Amino acid sequence: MSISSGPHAVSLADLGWSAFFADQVGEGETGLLPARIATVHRSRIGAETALGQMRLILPSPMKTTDFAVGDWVLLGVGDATVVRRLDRRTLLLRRTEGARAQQLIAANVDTLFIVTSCNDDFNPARLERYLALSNEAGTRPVIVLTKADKVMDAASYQIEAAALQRDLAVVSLNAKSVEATAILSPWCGAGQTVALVGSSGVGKSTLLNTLTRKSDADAQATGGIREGDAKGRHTTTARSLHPIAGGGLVIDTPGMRTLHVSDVADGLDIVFAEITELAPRCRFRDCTHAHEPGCAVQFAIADGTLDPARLDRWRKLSDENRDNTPVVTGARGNKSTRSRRR
Ligand SMILES: Nc1nc2c(ncn2[C@@H]2O[C@H](COP(=O)(O)OP(=O)(O)OP(=O)(O)O)[C@@H](O)[C@H]2O)c(=O)[nH]1
Ligand SMILES: [Zn+2]
Repeated sequence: MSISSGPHAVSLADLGWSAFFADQVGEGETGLLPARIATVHRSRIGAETALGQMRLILPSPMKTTDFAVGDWVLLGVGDATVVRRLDRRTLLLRRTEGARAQQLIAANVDTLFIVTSCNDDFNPARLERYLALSNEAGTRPVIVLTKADKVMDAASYQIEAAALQRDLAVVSLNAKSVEATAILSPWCGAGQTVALVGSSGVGKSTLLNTLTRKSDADAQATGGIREGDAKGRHTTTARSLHPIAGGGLVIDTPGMRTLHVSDVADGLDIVFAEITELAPRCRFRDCTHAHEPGCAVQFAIADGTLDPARLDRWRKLSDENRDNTPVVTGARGNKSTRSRRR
């Protein structure tokens, strides 16, 4: 699948280019070609440019693992060699089980579609993990409830999801229906980048097919080899960038079985704002909201304004985050938190 059907078929703006990136291009760099990374494999990287798709060349010591799908890079004059990567506006990171390093999920994503189904997959504690990840990355989270066509009470899932974070957008849909595209259109459109995350089987691939408006025949073909990509979509563990039929770009990510949190303290504060905001009213500044006298959080539990299950989940996630977060945090890329409250 190609974004461009010929030279100059897409503009940089269509690919998500904006002043944030343009401002980083130095005077001596105006001849360089901006490219947006569309696929990252162990040994090769593919990108979309205003001139079409390209396979990039990484000069040493650059490694494929230094790049995330969605990254912007500048290419050398007249060739596909990466000169440098531009600073990221947002960066989605995840910690893998047992691994110390954080894995890059996607860069420069505007909106994160956190996909879950109106069935047993629906799990508030897991959604809160994804919300913390999204807040920390600087992306706007939207909870997407799939398989709404299979239940009578999609609205009850929607209400429960909306309570997980203040002002949280929640939609329910049938991922197989074309109406899904219209329901998600507020976050799609020219220059917008969205990413799909969620457990295996919740309908991410189905939603991707619907958003990119693949015909049934095309969708079937993704089990095999894709043109210029040599990668079967459903068998992939990699991520890739695809054009949305009505404008914008979507990044799919493989199903995540477990999502560990680390280094997401700010992100958690946003998810659990109703708890975070009470803390300054506790008698003790270092109150753990567990057993201390004069605890504003425990008062809120007692008078029914705070859900005790939320407090339990907050505690579990905060503890996990603290245990996983190195005490001395060095530079971690150039993630910006600028856009966090957009
Ligand atoms: N009825 C209905 N079925 C759906 C919906 N979304 C997904 N499905 C079905 O659920 C199954 C799993 O969907 P996938 O799109 O493969 O799930 P996935 O999230 O991509 O899973 P991985 O590729 O393993 O990450 C498929 O049989 C879909 O047809 C929906 O909204 N309604
Ligand atoms: Zn307290």
